Amino acid sequence: MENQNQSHSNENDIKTEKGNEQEQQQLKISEEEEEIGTEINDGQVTKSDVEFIKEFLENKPKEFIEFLNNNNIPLDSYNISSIPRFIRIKPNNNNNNNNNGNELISIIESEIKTKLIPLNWLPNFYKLEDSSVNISSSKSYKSGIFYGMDASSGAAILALNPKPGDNVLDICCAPGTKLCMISDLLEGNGTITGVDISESRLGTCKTILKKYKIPNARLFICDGTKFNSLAPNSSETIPMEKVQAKKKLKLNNNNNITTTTTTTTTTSINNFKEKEDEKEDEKEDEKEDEKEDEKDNNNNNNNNNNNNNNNNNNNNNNNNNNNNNNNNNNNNNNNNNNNNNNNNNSIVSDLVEKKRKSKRASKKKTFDLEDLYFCNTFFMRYSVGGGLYDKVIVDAECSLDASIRHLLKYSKISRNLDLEKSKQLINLQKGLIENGFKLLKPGGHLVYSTCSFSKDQNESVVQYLLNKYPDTSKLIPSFTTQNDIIIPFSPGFIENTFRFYPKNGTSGMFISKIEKIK
Ligand SMILES: C[S@@+](CC[C@H](N)C(=O)[O-])C[C@H]1O[C@@H](n2cnc3c(N)ncnc32)[C@H](O)[C@@H]1O
Repeated sequence: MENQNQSHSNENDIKTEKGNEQEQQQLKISEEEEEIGTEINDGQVTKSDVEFIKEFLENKPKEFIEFLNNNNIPLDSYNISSIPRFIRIKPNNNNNNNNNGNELISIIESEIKTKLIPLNWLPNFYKLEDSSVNISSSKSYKSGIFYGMDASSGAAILALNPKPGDNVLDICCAPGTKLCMISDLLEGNGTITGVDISESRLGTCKTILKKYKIPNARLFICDGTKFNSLAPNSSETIPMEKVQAKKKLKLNNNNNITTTTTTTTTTSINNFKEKEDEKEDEKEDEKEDEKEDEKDNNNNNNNNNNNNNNNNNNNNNNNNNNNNNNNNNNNNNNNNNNNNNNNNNSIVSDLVEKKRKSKRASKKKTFDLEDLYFCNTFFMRYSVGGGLYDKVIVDAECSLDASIRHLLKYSKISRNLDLEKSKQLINLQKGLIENGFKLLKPGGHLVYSTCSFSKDQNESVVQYLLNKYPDTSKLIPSFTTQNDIIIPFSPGFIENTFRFYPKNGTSGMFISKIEKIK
C-alpha cells in the first residue's frame, strides 16, 4: 500500500502556475502540504487511483473500520463505483443562458476531451464525464477560466451564501479554493480575509489569488484560534497601483508550523521572525523619521528665523532709541533667543521621539499574533478596524477521513485516526469555531465545515458552541431547497447539520450554518 501511495503522490504532482523561478521556489509545496492541497492539483484520476480505492474499500484497514464504528459512520458511506471529479467555471466567463456560455462549454470540452455535465443544484459546477482527463494543460485552465473543485466544497460556499458588499472571513483558508469561489460571489464588491497557519499553503493561496485576479483579498498567517483583526474598513482602501502590501515571514527555527495542536501552533506563531521585513521596515521607519526630522527642523529654523527677525527689528528700534544700550540689549536678546531655541528644539525632539515610539509600538501590537502575509489589490498595508465580519467560514483542519482524494493517500491520513490525535483536532476545532463566532457580526452567519465524518469533530464541535453561547447562537438550515432541485446531502446527527457522502456522488463533507442572534 505504501508503494501505491508513493505512486499516487508522484502522479498528483502539483501543477500550479509557472511563475518566475523565485516565485516557484517560494510556492513550492512540501509533500505534507501537497497531500492536503489536492484541490489545486490537476486532480486527474489515474487507473491506479481507481484500483487503489476499489481495493481499499473492499478490504478496509482495521483501524479505519474501528474509526467508522467509533464515530457511527455507516460503512456504506463510501460505496462508489467511480471517483468523481468536478470543475467550476468562473461566472464572469460563463453566461450559461446564452450562446456564449454554451460556446465556452464546447471549447472547454474540446480542450479537455470530455463532456461537462452541469450540476443543477450548484451553479457553474460541472462533473467531468471522464475523470481521467488532464485539465491543467488546457488553455482555458491556464488562463484561469475554470478550476478543479469538488462539489461538496462548493456546497459549503453555497451554504455561506456570500453577497456583494459582505466582509467575509475565511479561517483555515489555504490552499484557497473556497476563497476563490467566495470572491466570485462577492462580484468585486466586498472583502475577503483569509487566515491560515501554514506559510507554504498560504503560498499556494497567494498564487491562486493572483491567477484568478481575486480583488479585495488579504491573507494573514496566523493561528485561527487567536486571529483578531477586524474586517477592513472600505474608507481605508487605496488604489491598487499604490499598494505594496506584501509581507514575507521567516521561521527562525525548524518548527513544523503545520502541527495542528493548539499549544504548538501558538508557540510556532510566536516563533515567526520577520527578519527581512523587520529590517526593511526599520529602514523605512528610519527614512520616514529622517524626513519628519528634516521637516521639523525646517519648521524650527523658520520659527527661529522669524524670532530672530522680530528680535532684529526690536533691536533696530532700540538702536534708534538708545545707542549706548544697544550692545547689551543685543547680547541679552541673542542669549534669550538661543535659550528659547534650545528649549524649543528639545521639546520638539521629545515630541518626535514620543511619536516614533508610539508608531513602533502600534506596529508591534498589530503583529504580535498575526501577520499580513499578502494583500491582493486594495488594502492599505496593515489596515485594520472596519468592524466584525458579515460572514465567516471555518473550514477546519480535520482528520480528512471523508475525502476520497485523501483516502487515496490513506497511509498518511491513518495517523489522524487515533484517539490522541482526534482529541488534539477537536480542541483545535473548538478554538477555531469559537474565535470565528466572536469575529462574526450579530445577524451574521458562520459556516463550519470539515471533510471528516467524525461526530466528535462535527456535530459535537457545533454543539459546544451552541452550549457556550445559548443566547446568541442558533443552527439554521444550510440550504434552501427549491422544487425539483435535489441537493445530494444526508442529514447529520443533529437537526440542521448536513453530510455529503461519497455514495451520493461527491467527496465527503460535513456542513453546518450558525446564525449569531442580534
Ligand atoms: C481543510 S484545509 C482548508 C481548505 C481550504 N478552506 C480550501 O478550501 O482550500 C484546513 C486548513 O487549516 C489550516 N490550519 C490548521 N491549523 C490551523 C490553525 N490553528 N489556524 C489556522 N489555520 C489552521 C491548515 O493549514 C489547512 O490549510
